[in-house]
Amino acid sequence: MSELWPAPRPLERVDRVVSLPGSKSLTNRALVLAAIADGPSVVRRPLRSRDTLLMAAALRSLGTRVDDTAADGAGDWAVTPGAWDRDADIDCGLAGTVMRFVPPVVGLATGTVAFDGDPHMRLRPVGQVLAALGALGVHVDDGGRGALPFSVRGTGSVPGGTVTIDASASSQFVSALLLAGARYEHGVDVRHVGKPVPSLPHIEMTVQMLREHGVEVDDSDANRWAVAPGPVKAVDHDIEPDLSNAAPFLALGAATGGSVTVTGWPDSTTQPGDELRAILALMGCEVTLVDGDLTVRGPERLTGVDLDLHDVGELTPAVAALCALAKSPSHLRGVAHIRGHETDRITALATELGRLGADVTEREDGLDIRPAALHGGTFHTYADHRMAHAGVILGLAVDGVLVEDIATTSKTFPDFATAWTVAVHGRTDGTPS
Ligand SMILES: O=C(O)C1=C[C@@H](OP(=O)(O)O)[C@@H](O)[C@H](O)C1
Ligand SMILES: C=C(OP(=O)(O)O)C(=O)O
Repeated sequence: MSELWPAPRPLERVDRVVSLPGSKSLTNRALVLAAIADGPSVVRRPLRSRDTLLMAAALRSLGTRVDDTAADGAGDWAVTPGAWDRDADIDCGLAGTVMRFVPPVVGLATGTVAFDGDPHMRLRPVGQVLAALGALGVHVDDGGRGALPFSVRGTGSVPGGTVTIDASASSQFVSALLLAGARYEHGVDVRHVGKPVPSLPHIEMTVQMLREHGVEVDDSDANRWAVAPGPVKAVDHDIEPDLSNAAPFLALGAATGGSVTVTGWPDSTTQPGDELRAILALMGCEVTLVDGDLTVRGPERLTGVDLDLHDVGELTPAVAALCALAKSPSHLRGVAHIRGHETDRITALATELGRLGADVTEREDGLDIRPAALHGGTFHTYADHRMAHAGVILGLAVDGVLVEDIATTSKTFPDFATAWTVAVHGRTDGTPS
């Protein structure tokens, strides 16, 4: 078993100000768009974490230059599009954005590109993207599996056109096709048929960023997105802080009756993490946003919530952990698709919250969580960064919580364990400041 990390428990009321690393979703979109743009550009304050380093490596292996602008490797990323004229091997790790966003742009390359990833990545859904690419004129060889490992053979151009997919398993299927679509000869017209598409704010993020690059997108009809063919203009991007990764830090204020301020909170954003403001207010927190400082002050005890998290599924682990600490029952629903995330998050949460004494019922599309006395123990994380966030949130209020493999948080957050210890204790050695 991987290392067990004793989750820090505050020794006194916290009152903290926290600055967070950049958004995974914005950084990886910015990298893809920069790589297919009509000139060089800069991604400012990018997230440097496993998912974004894998994206940068994937684009480099195709022939894109992604250069650090500072010698210490902590500066911006200067991206220079290159001739994509070679064969390559791409490691997707456990990054949905790499597995789904890169194959559609590989159609524009000349060469055969092989994709694989972590063992669990072979189970995450991607078949709808691969089938769509086939229909749009891209050569895909997946051995009929509809999953990793697969290869894409680019011929330098893609006809494109209209395609129908079922994107109920992941909004990333739609985003993937839209991101590449302007560079297809006829653009791309994506229609969704099936159960509702989850995580719609992430598709809005894609559409908004495409428009910033001068790409024409028609999203006026539900379940249809049409990208007109044309150049992707080179545009610099300033990456916002990752608001979904704000969840555990805001939970620190929420669950302890203290206060936490996250700096650099955007006035308006397509990031689904912005929904945390409304969720935490419903749970009884005082939430204020003043000049980019978002402050959450926790109540004496949190109130349970009845929430449809379909649009913001990636917040479920942190919200579920908070619900386990609440004084009244919660009902989290609409998130069947998160069974296809880094792990089956519904089963994983029911198992691990239950292991620490929570009263949880697993539903097909969510969780019912009722108040119960919690106790310490091991919280398994299943290589899932957001499961680790759930574990450390419980550890705020429960003695003796041991989080397995805290390093799994590196998927989207560099050195989370240090940042978390400082946030909880005010310093890294665990004694209060
Ligand atoms: O496009 C993106 O950047 C993301 C879309 C969402 O995926 P799903 O639609 O698969 O939930 C989200 O959960 C994921 O963390 C990031
Ligand atoms: C679902 C997530 O990631 P991915 O981009 O790998 O799908 C997530 O970060 O919660």
